[in-house]
Amino acid sequence: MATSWADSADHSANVSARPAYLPPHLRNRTLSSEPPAAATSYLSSLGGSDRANYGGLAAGFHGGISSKPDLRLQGYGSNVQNGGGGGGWNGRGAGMDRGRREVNPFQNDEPVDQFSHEQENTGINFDAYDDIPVETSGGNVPPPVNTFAEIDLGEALNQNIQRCKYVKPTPVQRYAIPISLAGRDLMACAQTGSGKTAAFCFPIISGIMREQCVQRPRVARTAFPMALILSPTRELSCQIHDEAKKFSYQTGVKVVVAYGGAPINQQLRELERGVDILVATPGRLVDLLERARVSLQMIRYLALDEADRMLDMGFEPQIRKIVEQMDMPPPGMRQTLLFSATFPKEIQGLASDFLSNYVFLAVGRVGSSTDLISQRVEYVLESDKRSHLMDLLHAQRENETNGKQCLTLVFVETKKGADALEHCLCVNGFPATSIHGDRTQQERELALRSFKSGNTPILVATDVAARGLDIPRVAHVVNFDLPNDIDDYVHRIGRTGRAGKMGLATAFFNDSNLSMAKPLADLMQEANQEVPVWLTRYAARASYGGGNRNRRSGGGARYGGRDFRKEGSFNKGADYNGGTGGYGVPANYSGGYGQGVTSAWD
Ligand SMILES: Nc1ncnc2c1ncn2[C@@H]1O[C@H](COP(=O)(O)OP(=O)(O)OP(=O)(O)O)[C@@H](O)[C@H]1O
Repeated sequence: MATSWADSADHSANVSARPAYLPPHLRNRTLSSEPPAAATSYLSSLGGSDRANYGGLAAGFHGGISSKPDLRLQGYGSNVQNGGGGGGWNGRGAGMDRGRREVNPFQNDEPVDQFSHEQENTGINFDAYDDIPVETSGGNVPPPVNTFAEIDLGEALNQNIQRCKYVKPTPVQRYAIPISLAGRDLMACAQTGSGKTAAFCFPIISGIMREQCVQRPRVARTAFPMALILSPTRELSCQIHDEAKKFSYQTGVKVVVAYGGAPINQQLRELERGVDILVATPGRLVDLLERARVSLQMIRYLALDEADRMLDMGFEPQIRKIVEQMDMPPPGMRQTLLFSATFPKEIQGLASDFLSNYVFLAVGRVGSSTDLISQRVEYVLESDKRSHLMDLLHAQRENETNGKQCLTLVFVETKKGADALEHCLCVNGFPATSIHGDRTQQERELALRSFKSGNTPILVATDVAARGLDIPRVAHVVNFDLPNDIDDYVHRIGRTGRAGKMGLATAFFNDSNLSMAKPLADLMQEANQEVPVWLTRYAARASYGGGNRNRRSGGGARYGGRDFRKEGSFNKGADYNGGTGGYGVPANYSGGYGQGVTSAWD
């Protein structure tokens, strides 16, 4: 089995029976169709000497990183690395490991240069965010902070922030943390990769540290968490759990994760040992609630990550069941925090059912985050997609220098398509793995680990990997099959260009993607990207609106978007701050996903 890209390439070269991949310069090939003129010129530039331009972007990716100061080395006291931990405000022990020694979640952190021999993980490039416009609405919005030191998060949490090498808050953290600490409900929209996880975890952990003396019922084998964090996928829940464990190290706050596809008994044992913050996927949580192994009656904090996805058709019934039909305290009696990079106004309407007197926060002017992502769109016929992808990967490999390896995430539409493409790449010498809903959870986790470590630097994925996953070295996202929803595109390309770093996103477009022409052209334009002339023509032709699933018709709702309460469909005479729901949601609204999606995700 190949262990690295180079091994695999060598290996494949020796297997004569295989349909070996031939790089462009070794073959005399013409495309089986004539792409529009603008596309042709770009495509030809990849096959010829201009290919350096393409690789140049990859070089820029690394160059951009290495040219930044190493924020991780700045600030805070030097004794932090050795930890020691301060405990919570009152040295709480109730939620903490219940007799077990707490594992240090920082012990396996990769050294900075393990992978790239450069200062790659230098943290957020704050220059990229300096001019970011922020909109807040709702009554009496608490003011933002500029530093973590200005916020009283508690000593133990502050130490963990230092251990994470977070020198200063990102814009969404600057606003969201004080709003949440003030006890306000929040609907927050901020770009992919801008630090939303910490923005909802810090106030929750800090709040639980303060409320440590709250008595919880003693019911045998039933857990009574104080906070519930819901996310749409197993992998994202695991990631949030890992992050929350770091943030809560030695605070006395106990975090447990529960997700489908993994043995429930192990999760039950963890819950029995005590839980303050439960991170879960909806399906597994419903199971635990129905078995009465979890009660939500002590919930003080409810956070929905990827909240628009969670309230989309696939998940909404389960979320309503969890939040409204079990024993969770109602809005006003708990604090509710909703986060996403996209928030269509229809979904805002649904979300307001769960909120009370909430603040709406939008971080980022139109297209601000995608300035970090170079977006390309190429006209590629279905029949040419595979060979074209291999050309891109080959060019990328040629331009990797000094053993620097960038990770490439390739999105496809179907699970079968993912398997087939993975196979095709592997037999042609491109080490790839895949992640999708038909793979066992073990296989999914293995694939992700293999990708993250660089053993298989190409991951072919369905939308199961589109949201939330934070894999620092993903330099290139390829939309082999474009999604049908522009919000999905935003989340997919957001797997690169994270935390202030540069990234590249390439989309293959052809006549089967007509409905995406206009939203894609609009989005690229707003992000100051070069829109090919042929795409503009397609956009002009495409019928757009009506039954279209791209909810952004009418424009203006990029990334953060606008508070739907300010729009016409919201009845201003009603409870502006109370959010009692039902505002302007079209009766036939069906979201971007069909019924029954949940089981494939959870
Ligand atoms: N204040 C900070 N300083 C430095 N790095 C940070 C800071 N806050 C978060 N990060 C890092 O930024 C990266 C992206 O954060 P996170 O995954 O929370 O983004 P996100 O906004 O939730 O993205 P998505 O919309 O894709 O879910 C993570 O690697 C995280 O560790």
